[in-house]
Amino acid sequence: MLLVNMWAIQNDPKIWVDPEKFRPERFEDNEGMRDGFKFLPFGTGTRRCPGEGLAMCVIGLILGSLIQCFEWENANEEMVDMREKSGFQLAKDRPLHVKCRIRPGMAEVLSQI
Ligand code: HEM
Repeated sequence: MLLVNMWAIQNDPKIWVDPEKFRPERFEDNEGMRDGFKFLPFGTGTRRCPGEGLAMCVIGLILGSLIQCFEWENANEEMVDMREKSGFQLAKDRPLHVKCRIRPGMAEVLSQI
């Protein structure tokens, strides 16, 4: 079995400026999108994710709905720990505990769905 080290590609300082920094604006001018196979969240080639189109359509909707409908709060006093656990899948080392509360006025909207 051939495994590609995607983490190394997505964190390579030779191809990304400050790879460890959360800088979503780096994608505004499509930096790395498919170009040179630098950014590959859906894999590539014949076995690449067939759900990419669907995912790209609904991710914004889902995220927007969660932000619009609920207030989110860190359940702990400390800053969110962004350390990663090593392994086959990229998971947080410390789980994120959050409190979410429905935003005023949204209960009625959601009850109609
Ligand atoms: C954010 C959302 C998603 C991400 C990041 C993601 C990512 C991936 C990745 C990395 C692979 C492996 C590609 C490879 O081996 O090169 C994969 C495979 C696959 N994904 Fe997704 N995926 C997402 C959503 C979806 C959705 C919405 C569907 C279906 C509705 C889907 C169906 C599949 C299937 C069936 C495969 C296996 C393809 C094969 O082995 O030929 N995925 N996905």
